[in-house]
Amino acid sequence: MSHSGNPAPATARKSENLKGTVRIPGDKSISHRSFMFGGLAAGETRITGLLEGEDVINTGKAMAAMGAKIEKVGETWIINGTGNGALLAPEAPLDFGNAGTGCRLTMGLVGVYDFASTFVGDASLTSRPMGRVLNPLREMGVQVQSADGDRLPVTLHGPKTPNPITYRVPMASAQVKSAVLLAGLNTPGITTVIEPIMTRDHTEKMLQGFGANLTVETDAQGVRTIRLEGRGKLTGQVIDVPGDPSSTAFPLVAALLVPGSDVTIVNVLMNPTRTGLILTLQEMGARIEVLNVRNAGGEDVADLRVQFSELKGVSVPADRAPSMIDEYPVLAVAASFAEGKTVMDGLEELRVKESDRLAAVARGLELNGVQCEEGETSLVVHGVPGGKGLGNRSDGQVKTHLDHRIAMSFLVMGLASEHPVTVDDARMIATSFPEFMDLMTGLGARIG
Ligand SMILES: O=C(O)C1=C[C@@H](OP(=O)(O)O)[C@@H](O)[C@H](O)C1
Ligand SMILES: C=C(OP(=O)(O)O)C(=O)O
Repeated sequence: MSHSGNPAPATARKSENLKGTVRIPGDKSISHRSFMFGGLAAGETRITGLLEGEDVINTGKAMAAMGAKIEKVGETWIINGTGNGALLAPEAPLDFGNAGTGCRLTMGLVGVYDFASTFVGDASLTSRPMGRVLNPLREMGVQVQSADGDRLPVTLHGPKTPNPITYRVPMASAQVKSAVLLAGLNTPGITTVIEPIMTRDHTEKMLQGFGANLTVETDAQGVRTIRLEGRGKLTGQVIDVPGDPSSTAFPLVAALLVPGSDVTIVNVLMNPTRTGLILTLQEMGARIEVLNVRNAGGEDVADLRVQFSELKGVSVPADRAPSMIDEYPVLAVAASFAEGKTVMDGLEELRVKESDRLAAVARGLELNGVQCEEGETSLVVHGVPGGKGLGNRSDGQVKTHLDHRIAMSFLVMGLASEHPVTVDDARMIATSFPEFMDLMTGLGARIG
């Protein structure tokens, strides 16, 4: 799939005190899984607060193509699922657009079925490695056809009876963990996933909520063993999706950087596997008050009050990476305004996101006058408090490489730097945060 129309550049300019209270759209990870598990479970699933970004809508279309009935009535998405083990063969290739999560999790979900399913996506998704999911599926007996280097397009055909496997996830990836567990749903016996480094646990928690027999054991070293009994019954649920902490990062960092700002962000998911950015910013001296902490549908949520803050550079421990993996681009922007240097380590997974985020961030920082050092798996950013001289006087544009988080991060940068910041293409923002422009301008941000 290609994105319609021409690239749409956008520019952000130095802004004054951002003010207001905003509600962030639903969490992308939980929204994908709500469509998938709702589409698979027997009976009705009702979802409110779903993120209606392009990535999630593509997952909904894929589930509909495999037999789920999905409709929106008022503010509620109502799904009638097929029942576990009863997905239908999709008649056409499943197009996941820009979404790694949608594509990789669905490969697990349907790849083990005894029929063919084909997976395609945009230029960004087509360049991303799929072997990390295809290899465990091969062990389960799935026939795989893929392009060079295990890239899309991919066609999968499951065996008559898949083998339950024990799989140790070789990199910190919730997508790989989840793909194996979802394949286990239609596999007789116990599928076991060993996760040496904990990543977001939405698949485990939500599958338990839908009635799967799934257990998690954590040993003294923190290694998690997840066991799932295949071919059990899943039953439709009522889900209220909390606000996305990864989207929250953009207005949050903007409020920290723009002098005089005072912004409250309500209903933010505070699952500890997702809060590494907040912790890191607090260590840098950010004034972030976590208010009204509550539990909703088995997840912690809170409201965040964020005020302009003078930040100091820190060293971010490598083992924190999984809990803030999508937030490094915007952390690098925050670090550009901090006193001293910020050191980020353990960033190997950033190289295989919608773009090579480590390179994209380093080039964008350089273009806008920030000194940085890009290592193989690390980034060092030398900050300029007050943003003096930062931004771009000429008409240089940050290359976003079809990556929504690169686009939003550099637009945030332009709100606090002396000169404007322009990104070459803002269209991808609609994949994860379609309300971004309106929400930011509503707080007083000068973006256009
Ligand atoms: O499971 C998920 O919902 C996600 C897992 C992460 O990817 P990896 O598993 O590739 O780290 C993250 O970057 C992505 O935005 C969402
Ligand atoms: C990495 C991301 O998503 P995905 O892997 O689903 O494309 C992201 O949203 O930052």
